Amino acid sequence: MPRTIREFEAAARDRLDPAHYDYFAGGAGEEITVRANEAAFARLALLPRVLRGAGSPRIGVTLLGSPVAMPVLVAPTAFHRLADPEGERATARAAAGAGTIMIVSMAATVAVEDVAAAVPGATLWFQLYVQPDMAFTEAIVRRAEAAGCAALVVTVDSPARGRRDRDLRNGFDDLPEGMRCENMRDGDPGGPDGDLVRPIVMSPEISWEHVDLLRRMTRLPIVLKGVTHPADARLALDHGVSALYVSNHGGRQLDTVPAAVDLLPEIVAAVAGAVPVLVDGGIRRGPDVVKAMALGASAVAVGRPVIWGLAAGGERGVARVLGLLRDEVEHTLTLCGVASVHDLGPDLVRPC
Ligand SMILES: Cc1cc2nc3c(=O)[nH]c(=O)nc-3n(C[C@H](O)[C@H](O)[C@H](O)COP(=O)(O)O)c2cc1C
Ligand SMILES: O=C(O)C(=O)c1ccccc1
Repeated sequence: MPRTIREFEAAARDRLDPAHYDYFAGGAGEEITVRANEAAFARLALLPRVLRGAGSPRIGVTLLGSPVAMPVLVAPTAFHRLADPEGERATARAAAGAGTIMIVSMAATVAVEDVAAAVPGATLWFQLYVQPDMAFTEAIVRRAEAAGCAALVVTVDSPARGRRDRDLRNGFDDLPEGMRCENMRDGDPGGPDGDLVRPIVMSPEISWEHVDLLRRMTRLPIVLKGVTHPADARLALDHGVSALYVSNHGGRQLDTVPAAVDLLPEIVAAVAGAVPVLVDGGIRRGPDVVKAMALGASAVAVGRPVIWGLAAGGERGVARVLGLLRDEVEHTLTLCGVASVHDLGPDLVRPC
């Protein structure tokens, strides 16, 4: 079994179809933002405190009313069956076993109802791309509600699909035979094309009005994913979102967006404690989690590390990836002299 996320990536690369590896690993354009996400963590130093008698660190947090055993969530990622035949079911079981939340992608290859059925009692959130057909969008929201999802994560960094050179070069633009985006079924077996699977539409027409529509449509808390500009963070608060999720989509949308962790301080300042702030992008080690939380994140999420675990070892692989991160977060806090993730502050972090 690999012992680091880097080793998991190497193992996953060995197992995956090269075009699928490129799809998972790659990003937009020159992949400047993909690299920046990890590099930014390396440019932040941790400044430990000593003799604090902190004992064993506590790393549990509560997010939107749900307790989580570790402050590392599973970011929404598409197409898990490309990595493992059990697909999103395997990921969900591992996340539930680790006591954390899986954010199920709208582009999942297992239907959200089937993911939920695989992990009774676990907390799932559902990620949504608002579709121009609001009746269809509402149907998806109702499915997520009925499946028991506890929050709606609305991704807003994708008014168009990112241009990913690796995918263009490999000609990767669709799932292989036998795999579908199961959350995109039309639900009308008697329709002209049977139970049609709709394509996911990225629409530049989506605006704050759609956020307002969603707020009226559902009682689920809304998490806005993909906010990078502090002005948008303030607007999001005006529009009643329950949490902000700072993300550049792992560098897969607009290339040359700043590293996710470098965006945090301004967004955290703009939000001023009104709602929790989540972040993802480039988190590979315990110290990365601690740095993000010291800079004001309530929790973080990981995308590719989960895919590498899934491709390398299925459910057990994902469990191991999450377990590695949990152990490293605890160890890092111990060495920082910090008793609880709630005690972290920006004084622990320095540029280097
Ligand atoms: C293969 C892949 C598929 C993704 N699919 C989605 C998706 O369906 N919806 C979404 O909001 N974000 C999606 N993302 C972005 C992730 O949620 C997350 O922002 C990103 O992976 C974080 O960066 P990391 O991979 O460095 O942890 C995807 C990312 C990857 C790598
Ligand atoms: O690949 C992605 O990053 C992604 O967000 C996505 C969106 C729609 C369908 C498949 C993947």
